[in-house]
Amino acid sequence: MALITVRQLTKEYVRTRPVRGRFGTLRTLFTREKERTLAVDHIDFTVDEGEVVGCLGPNGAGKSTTIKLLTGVLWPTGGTVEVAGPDGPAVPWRDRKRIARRIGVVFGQRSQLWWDLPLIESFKLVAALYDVPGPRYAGNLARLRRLLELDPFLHTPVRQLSLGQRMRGDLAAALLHDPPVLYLDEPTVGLDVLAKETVRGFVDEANRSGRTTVLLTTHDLADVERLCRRILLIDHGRVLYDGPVDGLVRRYAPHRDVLVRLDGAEPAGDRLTLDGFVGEREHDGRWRFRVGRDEPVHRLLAAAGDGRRIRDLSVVESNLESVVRELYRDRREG
Ligand SMILES: Nc1ncnc2c1ncn2[C@@H]1O[C@H](COP(=O)(O)OP(=O)(O)OP(=O)(O)O)[C@@H](O)[C@H]1O
Repeated sequence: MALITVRQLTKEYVRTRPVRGRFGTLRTLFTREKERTLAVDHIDFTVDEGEVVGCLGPNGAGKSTTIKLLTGVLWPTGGTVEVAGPDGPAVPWRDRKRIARRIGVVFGQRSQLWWDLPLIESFKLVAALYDVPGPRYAGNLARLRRLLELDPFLHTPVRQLSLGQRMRGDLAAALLHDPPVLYLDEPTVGLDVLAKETVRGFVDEANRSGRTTVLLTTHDLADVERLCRRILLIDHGRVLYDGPVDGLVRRYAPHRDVLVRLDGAEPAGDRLTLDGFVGEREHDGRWRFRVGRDEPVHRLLAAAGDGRRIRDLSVVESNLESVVRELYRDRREG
């Protein structure tokens, strides 16, 4: 069942175009020229209960704007978002109280905690804000303390926490009121490998045992590989791809690279055609052949070994990282 429904969601930012040159700041105050950015462009998607969806896209693609619309931080220019619940669907920017009970949010770049208060005091404030009943608060806090290993810094002011500790505190604060939906905007940004793994392990646990539905944006593809079965690839404010992770690889990289090092007679140039396969010479002298997933590699190898010796061979399958790298590069060059 769809828990989150997004229909034709659109956000256009409009700001006054800054005037450059002499008295630019002053002249900007009086100019009528507007600069428009269509950050989110009529996007549609739904998220079912229990899913973990990873939102990917290059810088400026519209991911953060989408999360801000989903959480109600921003009003859209058009379209709608609904989060289902027992007392009917809630629209983030309109039904603030109901939506607050249904969602938890963590922004990796910005803490939601009170900077000067010890972590535990921030938790008490969050519980009061969300009207979490005493016994439920106690139960949830005990579970979150254990899962996120919060005890060593529970009484430390937030400003003194390391980034990894602060992130664990933010995750706990976001889930103290048991929301069915968790939005994470770059939850592992800036963390070391161990801290990243703690965050990923926790999100996985919240999803599996707590059935929390998760939508996260990230630039770290390991987050997606570890947590998400589904990807939303966003670019220029549009959804380019919505589906399983391996489906993205299959759609955008229906091939693998075969690298061979040859002994014996070789052409002088940088290209070598063997039985219809075209190879290009790498810097290290190997030949790189792109072979379709369904094409037989043995045909290439038979042709390569004809009159020469194959000294070395490796097959490089495309993975999420190589596909995403190519997609982002196309966008930059396109
Ligand atoms: N407050 C704003 N006013 C005007 N334009 C904005 C504002 N916030 C974002 N934008 C523009 O909207 C577009 C989408 O930005 P957004 O921050 O949503 O992208 P993103 O995918 O989250 O990027 P990143 O990966 O760099 O965080 C960009 O062109 C950005 O410059």
